[in-house]
Amino acid sequence: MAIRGMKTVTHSFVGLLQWGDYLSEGFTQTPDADANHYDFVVVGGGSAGCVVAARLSENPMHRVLLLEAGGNPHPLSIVPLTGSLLHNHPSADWQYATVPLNNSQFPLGDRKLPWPRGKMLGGCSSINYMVYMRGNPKDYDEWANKTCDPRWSYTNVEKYFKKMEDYHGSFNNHENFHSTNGPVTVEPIKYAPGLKNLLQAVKETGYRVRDLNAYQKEGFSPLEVMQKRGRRMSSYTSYIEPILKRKNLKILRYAHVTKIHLDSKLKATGVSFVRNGRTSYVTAKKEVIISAGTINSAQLLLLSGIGPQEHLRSVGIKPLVELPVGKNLQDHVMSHIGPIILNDTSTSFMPFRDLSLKSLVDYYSRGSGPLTSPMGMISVGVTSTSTSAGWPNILYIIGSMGVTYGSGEMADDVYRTGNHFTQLSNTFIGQAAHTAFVALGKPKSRGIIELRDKNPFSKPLIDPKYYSDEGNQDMLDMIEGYETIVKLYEKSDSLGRKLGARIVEIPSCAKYGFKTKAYYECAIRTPILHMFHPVGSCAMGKIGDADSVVDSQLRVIGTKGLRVIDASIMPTITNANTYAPTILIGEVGADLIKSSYVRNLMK
Ligand SMILES: Cc1cc2nc3c(=O)[nH]c(=O)nc-3n(C[C@H](O)[C@H](O)[C@H](O)COP(=O)(O)OP(=O)(O)OC[C@H]3O[C@@H](n4cnc5c(N)ncnc54)[C@H](O)[C@@H]3O)c2cc1C
Repeated sequence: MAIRGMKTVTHSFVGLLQWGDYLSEGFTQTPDADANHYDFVVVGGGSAGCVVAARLSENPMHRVLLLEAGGNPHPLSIVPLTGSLLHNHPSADWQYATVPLNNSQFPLGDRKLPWPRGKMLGGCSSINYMVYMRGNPKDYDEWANKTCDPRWSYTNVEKYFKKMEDYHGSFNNHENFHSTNGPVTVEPIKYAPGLKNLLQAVKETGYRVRDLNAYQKEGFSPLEVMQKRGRRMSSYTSYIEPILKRKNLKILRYAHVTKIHLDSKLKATGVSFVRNGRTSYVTAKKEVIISAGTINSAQLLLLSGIGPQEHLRSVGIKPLVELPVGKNLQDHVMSHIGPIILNDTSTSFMPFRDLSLKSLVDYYSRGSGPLTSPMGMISVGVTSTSTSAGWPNILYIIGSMGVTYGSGEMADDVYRTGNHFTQLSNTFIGQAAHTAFVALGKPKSRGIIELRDKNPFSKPLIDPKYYSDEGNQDMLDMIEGYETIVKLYEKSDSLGRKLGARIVEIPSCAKYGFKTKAYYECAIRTPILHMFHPVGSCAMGKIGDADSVVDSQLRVIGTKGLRVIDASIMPTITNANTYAPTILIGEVGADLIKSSYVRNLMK
């Protein structure tokens, strides 16, 4: 109850500040007729959209308009610990949820899994956990193979990771793998109780502690976060804030784009958007770039007549271009293993103990302390299962949040899992604990996004179809991931013997016998969760391939002057959290656009 009360207070505060932000711009900047013509119109000021708008406007000859449905990043989003309080708030989150997941065993609830998506400048990078991971080089080689375009191979994209990075992480291998000249600052996690014990156990279990962003191989690493002096580095703070005075870049907040306009030759001419209840139209002389994220980019193409004909007709939209929009949806489906009880509270972040006046002073004077913590996360890891395609396919995030009054309730609130986590935690209040989040880094299952109807304000239907692959390989791989965590925590000297690590059993799965494969499968489905990384709904590929929506230059196939540049274009998901790969897509995409106009000028 107390947590729900706290949430109501927080939400009222968030709502109030957002209303102030809206008033400060909402009524003032409706573009006049003259201002309605731009060279480039970028739809969505999220992770990729901010990169694209910033890079395109580097050329003062380009007039760039960035349209964002949300407002400025909320003050709570800047402080890493408080960012997640914005999940599920209507002014900061699109509040999407899946269709009921019938293969998930929720103890309560409607089996609809929330899919938070940031609705503000910075998009998801304004509410995410800031975990910095590039992915495996073979993830990018896989994209190059799928598109037959070597520009996407790791050898060729690595320079863009260096271009984006201002690396001050834990590893001292700068010259070869990192750079310090880019806009996105990367720092080591600064508040990490239990990290030393964990890394010791990693070594005892036979894995190496290594820089997973150098050349990803099996192992674990202290968390590296996109923060600067403890402040969140969203794509807005990294790319847009420093250039807000640029005259040729116009940013319109609270502008919800509802349609892409195509002329009779299928050239994108502009977009319609609704702002302050009024519909406006802007034209793009050169290109329209859709960067609205995996759900909304697919939704916008579908609303504009680009997608599977049959589906479009079924919702009353005239099909213009037949493409498999929405069909290649992938996500890092996840199992939450915890609490894992430990017998020493110095190995856990205990909010009631650690949050004090001192933590405020530490944060504001030194950019350190518990307020810099992304909800207690301390480490990431990757391993390969027996069937991996030659590179790691399981992804781990380890959190060191102890069990405190309300922590189970908070997890239930984020995942809408009734009282599942509350019941699991309640007997252990006050005890040290870790949590392991295990995800399929390279899932085989594919989901789908479709329109509910032709109303641009309706939430689309999201069916991730987790664990639906033929042969059940996804479940078998996840069980191997679960077993790795059992080994790491319960069998190691540093965590198992010295700290008495004990994974709390899920009562409804006890009938299968703890630590049997049947138990693991039950636990993995109780409930099915995800790491918030949907991608692939507007996949890049060869023209004519079953999944291809954009070509290797991110141009929407069958149209002109229209690209998609965001996480939705990944043909296959990276074995890594998806923010850094999305920034990379923004950087590559902006360069592809720039080079095509340089070429045209030279013709
Ligand atoms: C809770 C959470 C935690 C995460 N944690 C991590 C992490 O720790 N590390 C990591 O690497 N990744 C993480 N991710 C994933 C990562 O943040 C995303 O994959 C990535 O940011 C997606 O970027 P994007 O540009 O595709 O979309 P977004 O960042 O979502 O940007 C889309 C933007 O378009 C706007 N928009 C949408 N529709 C319209 C419209 N019709 N008109 C105008 N504007 C529109 C949106 O408001 C938004 O600003 C997390 C994600 C979430 C939600």
